[in-house]
Amino acid sequence: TPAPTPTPAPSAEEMAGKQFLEDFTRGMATLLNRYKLASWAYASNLTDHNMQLQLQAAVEMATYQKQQWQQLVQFPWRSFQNRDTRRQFEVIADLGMATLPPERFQQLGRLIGQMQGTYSTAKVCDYHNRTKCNLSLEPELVQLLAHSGDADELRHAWVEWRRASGEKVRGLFEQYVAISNEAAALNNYTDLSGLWLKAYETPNFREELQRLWEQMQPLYQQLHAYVRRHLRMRYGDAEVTQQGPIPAHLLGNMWSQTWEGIYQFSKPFPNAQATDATPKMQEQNYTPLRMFRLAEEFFTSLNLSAMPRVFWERSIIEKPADREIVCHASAWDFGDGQDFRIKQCTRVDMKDLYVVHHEMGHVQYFLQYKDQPLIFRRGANPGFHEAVGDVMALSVSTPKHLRKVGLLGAGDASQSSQTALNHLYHTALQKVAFLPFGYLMDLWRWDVFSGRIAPSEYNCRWWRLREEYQGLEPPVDRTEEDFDPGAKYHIISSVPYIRYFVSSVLQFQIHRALCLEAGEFDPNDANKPLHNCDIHGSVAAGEKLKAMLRLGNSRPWPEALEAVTGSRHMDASGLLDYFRPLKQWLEEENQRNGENVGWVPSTRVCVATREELAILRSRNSTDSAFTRTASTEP
Ligand SMILES: CC(=O)N[C@@H](CC(=O)O)C(=O)NC[C@H](CC1(C(=O)N[C@@H](Cc2ccc(O)cc2)C(=O)O)CCCC1)C(=O)O
Ligand SMILES: [Zn+2]
Repeated sequence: TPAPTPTPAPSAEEMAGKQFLEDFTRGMATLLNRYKLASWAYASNLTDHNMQLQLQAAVEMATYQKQQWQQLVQFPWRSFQNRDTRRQFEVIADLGMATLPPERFQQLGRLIGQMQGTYSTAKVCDYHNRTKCNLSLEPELVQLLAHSGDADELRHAWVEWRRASGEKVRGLFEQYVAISNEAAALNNYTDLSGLWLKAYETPNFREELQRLWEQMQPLYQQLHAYVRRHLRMRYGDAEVTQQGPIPAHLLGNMWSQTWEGIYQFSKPFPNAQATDATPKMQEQNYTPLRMFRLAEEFFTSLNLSAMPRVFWERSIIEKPADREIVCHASAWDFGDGQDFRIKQCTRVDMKDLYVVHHEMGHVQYFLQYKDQPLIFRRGANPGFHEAVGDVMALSVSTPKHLRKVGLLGAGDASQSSQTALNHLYHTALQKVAFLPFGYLMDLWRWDVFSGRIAPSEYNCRWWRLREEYQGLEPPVDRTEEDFDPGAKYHIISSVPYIRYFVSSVLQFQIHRALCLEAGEFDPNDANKPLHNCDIHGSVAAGEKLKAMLRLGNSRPWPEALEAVTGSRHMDASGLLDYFRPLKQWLEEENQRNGENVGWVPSTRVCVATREELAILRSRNSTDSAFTRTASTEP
C-alpha cells in the first residue's frame, strides 16, 4: 500500500490563522465573562441600571467581535489543512448580531431587554377578587393553570396573562424582527432563520424535521383524542366539543405545551398507583437544595462530574422576596472554565424536580467540554444541550427509581402493568404532547423572519398553526390586537426553540442506547421494557455519554450521536419504541369509546380588530358558533 501522502506543512497563512484564533479566543474570553456576569446581574435583579450595564457589556463584546471579523474574513480558512483550525473559523465566521452597527446593536439589545422586563414583571388580577392584582406568572399563574379546575377562572388567567404580556410587546417585537433580519443579511443570510439553522449543519434540515413529525403525529393524535374525552367529561360539552380542537386553557399549562397538569384526573388506571412524586416530596419536607443534591447524585452515580463549589455558592435556587428577577429557569456557563450556575425559582414538586435535572444537564455539559477551545464549548447541536438533563430525568421518573429514592410507595405488584401504563401516560403528557408545540414555535418564527407571515397576520397565523399541529383553539375569539406568541418567554427573549423538538427525538435515541449499555433494556426480554429502564449507577452508560459530552461541538453532531447510539441520524424510533405499549392501549381505548381521532375546524374566529369581532358577533349573535362562552367575564 502506498505510503499515506503526508499532510503538507501548514502554510504561513494557516500558521497566522492559528495565531489569530488564539488571540481572538483570549480577548473573547475576558469580554464574554464580563458580559455573562452583567447578564446574570440583570436577570437576577431587574433594574434599569443593571439592564444598562448588561447592554454596555454586550456592546463591548460585539464591538470586539466586529473588529476581529474584519481580520477573520481575510484568511482563506476554508482551505486550511488542520481540521480543528478550519472548524473554529467556520463556527465564528457568522458573528450574528455583532455585525450590526453599534447603535442598531444597542437598539436590538434594548428591545429584547424591554420585552424580557415586561414579561418577567407582568401581573394579573385575581378572578374572584379583582382588587388583588399581584399575580405573577411564576409561581401563581403556573400553579393556577395546573390546579384550578374552574374553566372560567382558567379562561380569565389565560386571557389576562396575554393582555399583560404579549399584547404589550407587539410593537417592540416587530422592530426586533426588522433589526434581526438586518444582522442576518450582514452575515449573507436572507433572514434570521438561516442564521439560526446554521447550528444544525444539516442540508434540508427542515424536510428532516417534517419527516420526524409525520412519524410521530399518529401517536400524538391518539393522545389528543383520549385527553379531549377526559376534558369533556370534566368540563362538559359546552367547554369541550366531541370532535373539535381542545380549548387551550384546559390543558394545565399557560401555553398548552406540556399537559402533565391534567394527569391526576385523566390517568388510565385511577385505582392503580399514581406515579407522581410530589406528595412524598412534600411529606418529607423536601427543599430546593435537597432536590439539587438528589440530581447531582444521579450524575455522580454515572461517574460524571459533581457540581463545583462555586456552583453551590453562586446559584440562585429560590425566588427572592426582595427583588424582581427573571424566574424562567436557566443554566449559565461564565466562560472561564470555573464559574457555572443555575438560576431557578424552584418549587417543591415533581415538575420542578424534572427542571432541576434539565438545568443540571446543561451544567454537566458545560463541565464536560470546559477543556475544549472556547469556540467549541457548545452542544454538538443545540438539541444535544437540551437532551442531557432529560435523559437523566427519563430514568429518575420511573416508578422503580422513585421507589429507590423513597419518593413513591412500594405499590401493589399485581398492578405493575397498570402502574407502568400510568407512568407511560404521565411521561406522554410531557413528551408527546410537547412535540407539535416544539415544532410549530419556529415554524411560525421562520415564516415571520422570512416575511411569509406579515405583522398584520402574526396572531391569526399563530392560531392556524396551533390548530393544524396541536389541535388546539383559543378559549375566546382572537384578533390582531392580541399578540399571543409574545406571551411565551422564548419568543420575547429571541431564544430559538426547534432545539427542544430535536431534543425530544434525540433523548429517546440516547436513552435507549444507554439503557442497552446499562443492561436495563433488552428488546427481546419483556421483563426489561424501555420505559422501565433506570441507568442510575451505570458507570458504563456514564462513560459512553461522557465521550459524547466532552466533544462539545468540535465534531459534526452525527459523529457525537454515533459515539453514543451507533447511528448518525436522528430518528423517531427511540420515542416510538418507548411509547409503543401506550399507543396500543390508547388506540383500543379510543376505539372502545368511539372517539374520533383528529379534529374538525374550530368555531373560534381570528379577525383583524376587536371592533370587527364585535360587529361579527352582534350580527351572528343567534349563530350557534358565537353562543359558546365567548366572553371572559363571569
Ligand atoms: C443562559 C441560558 O439561557 N442558558 C440556557 C441553556 C443553554 O443554552 O446553555 C437556558 O438555561 N435556557 C433556559 C431553558 C429553561 C426551560 C425551558 O425554557 N424549557 C422550554 C422547553 C421545554 C418545555 C417543556 C419541557 O418538558 C422541556 C423543555 C420551555 O419551557 O418552553 C424551563 C423549563 C425547562 C427548561 C432551558 O434550560 O432550556
Ligand atoms: Zn434547556
